Amino acid sequence: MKFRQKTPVTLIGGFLGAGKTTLVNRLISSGERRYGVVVNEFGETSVDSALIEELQDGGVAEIGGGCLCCVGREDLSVALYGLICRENPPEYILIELSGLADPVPAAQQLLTTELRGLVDLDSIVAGADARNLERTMFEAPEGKAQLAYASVVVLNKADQVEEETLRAAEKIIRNLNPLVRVVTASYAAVGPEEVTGLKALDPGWRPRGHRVEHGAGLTTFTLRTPDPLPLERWMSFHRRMIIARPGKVLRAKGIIEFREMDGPFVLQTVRELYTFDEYEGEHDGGAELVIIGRNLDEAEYRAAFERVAARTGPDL
Ligand SMILES: Nc1nc2c(ncn2[C@@H]2O[C@H](COP(=O)(O)OP(=O)(O)OP(=O)(O)O)[C@@H](O)[C@H]2O)c(=O)[nH]1
Repeated sequence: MKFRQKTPVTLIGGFLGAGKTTLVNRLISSGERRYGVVVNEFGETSVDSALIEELQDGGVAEIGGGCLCCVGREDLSVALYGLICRENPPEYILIELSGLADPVPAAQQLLTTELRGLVDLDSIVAGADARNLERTMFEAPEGKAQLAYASVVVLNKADQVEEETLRAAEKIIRNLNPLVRVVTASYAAVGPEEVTGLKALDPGWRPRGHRVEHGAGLTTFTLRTPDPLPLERWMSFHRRMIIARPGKVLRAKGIIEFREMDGPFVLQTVRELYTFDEYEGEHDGGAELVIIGRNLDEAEYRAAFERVAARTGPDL
């Protein structure tokens, strides 16, 4: 097969919950180009790809079960070939890295392997959560690499912080990466021209070989039940097992149906903040919840979740 021209690619990184999917959805809904998306998740991907808005026809490819910096290199090649070889291939590809991924191995692969003939790495973008940035820098080695290699940082969640916190966050970013462009945003409301089509990387640029060790004790698991959950028991589980443990549960997201309410809901929890919104996509019923954290006792979560789903039994 002959490819007429290389497809530009932007890598989108940033720590768990910083707003990467929100940014991807912004770009897609700008309708500017036919985007293809590669979604990489530390956990299973079914919830995450369900949260990517329906693309017109650029396609979504999923790489789950680990960060791109850790899973086999083949996965990225297969995902990109899959998109590029579509009948109606994307004009531009966004690679959404997992919230724990180091962007360098993915950039190296795009720049130095056979993929170089197919795609052009245009830019590395990082989302940063202004509210949690300081905490992330302190606790997570992954968070630093994501910012250090970015061409542009979208300093997101400006609506959640005072000006002073926003400026402090910008300072942290500039200390790590003095030449980076910082764009402040709420709900990743940036124009496509601010993060794509930048030709931000010098053609000869190669990231120096390095390796970010993931912080210890990272855990992810998915809790599922085929039946809708009783609302009150769920609220108690959410409060006690997720919200009350912000240092341990870094991220939770899921699609959940409740016995007492119509339609499924999307739960998004970043540390102690959470939202519930109606989910408009297709859902098989029941509940599916991805949890990512440090040193979590999976068995404890599974047992508690089973008690939520049970119609009878002791309170949580
Ligand atoms: N208040 C507020 N919430 C935001 C903003 N941007 C994103 N969110 C919310 O934060 C949560 C996480 O956003 P995502 O876009 O899923 O974050 P992510 O970086 O893709 O998350 P992971 O892939 O799990 O690492 C969602 O509930 C978003 O709606 C913002 O600027 N302000």
